Amino acid sequence: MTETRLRTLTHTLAYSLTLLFMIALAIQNLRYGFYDLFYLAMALGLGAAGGIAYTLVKRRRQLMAPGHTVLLSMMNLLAVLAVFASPQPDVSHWTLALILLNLLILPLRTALALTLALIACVAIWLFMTTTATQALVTLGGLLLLFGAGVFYSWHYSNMAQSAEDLAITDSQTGAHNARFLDETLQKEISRARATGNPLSVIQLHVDHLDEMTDLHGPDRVALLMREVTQTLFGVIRAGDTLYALGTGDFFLVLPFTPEEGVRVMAERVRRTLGEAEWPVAGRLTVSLGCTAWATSDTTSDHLRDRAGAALQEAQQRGTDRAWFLPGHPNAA
Ligand SMILES: Nc1nc2c(ncn2[C@@H]2O[C@H](COP(=O)(O)OP(=O)(O)OP(=O)(O)O)[C@@H](O)[C@H]2O)c(=O)[nH]1
Repeated sequence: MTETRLRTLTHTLAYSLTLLFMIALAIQNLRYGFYDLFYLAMALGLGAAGGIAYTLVKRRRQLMAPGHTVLLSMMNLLAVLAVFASPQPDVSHWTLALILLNLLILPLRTALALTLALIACVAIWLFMTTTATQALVTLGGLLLLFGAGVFYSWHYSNMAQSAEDLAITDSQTGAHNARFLDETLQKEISRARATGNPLSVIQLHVDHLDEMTDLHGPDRVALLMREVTQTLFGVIRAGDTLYALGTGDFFLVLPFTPEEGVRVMAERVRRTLGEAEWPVAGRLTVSLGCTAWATSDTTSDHLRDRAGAALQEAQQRGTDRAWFLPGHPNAA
């Protein structure tokens, strides 16, 4: 199940349960003649129904649905009004549903802020209207639920983050994977087109890889590639991204970097890798193909193909060098 689907399901379930809870509260208060509370429960029920509708409308963009924050802020406010409007202390259990809703639906920080504000209001009201012991018991229950909700929410966002990291990371080297390269490069091209900022790329190949594999075996070469990746991470600056395309093949996306910059960068990478002492191979050399974005480059393939052609040129000219191929600014 995709994350968006899971969120849509969780949100719909949470709002639906709240709706049922509020209908039950509304009926109970109507029977006892507490009309203020009846109307407040109805308003909260309407809020929950609105939440279901909003969740379904936004089902494809659940991660970018700011309406939940607005809706839940209003519902929390209504719950506080219900608590302060009530003649009975046990109305504090109205907030149970809101605590769960906040933590299941909102981003963790927003949920924490809103829920703590809600619990603080209820605590003030409890200490004003009941004995200290009863207030502490009720508060203890609310905090227990709060703790469980925070744990779930934190655990869930951690799991989602690690799943996302796994999907875009090359397990052998720890660099980003090739699938993520096209996505990022396309975004960077759109950004360069919109802002006019320069963008460059480098394709890098470790020279004589086949001989190295024959000599040391694939496992030790894989270990070496991990070391190369770590060294490359140390050379690039924040905002640059590194991708592993296959054993010995890497790609660098360098935003805000013009032609002169990518030449400096390629030479720096070549020298850094060439001068290092490596655990498996002792010494190694690399060939680099560089290019800079031109207005005719509309897709990631344009830049990847040109960087690949520049790399071939560097290899044909004897390896251990960088080669730059310019784009064609006026081409269609
Ligand atoms: N993307 C990227 N470009 C780099 C990096 N290092 C150098 N460059 C490019 O090469 C140019 C010259 O870099 P340097 O020789 O370090 O000179 P600098 O004046 O210290 O460069 P700045 O970092 O821009 O202050 C920079 O302006 C960048 O365009 C890097 O790590 N990443």
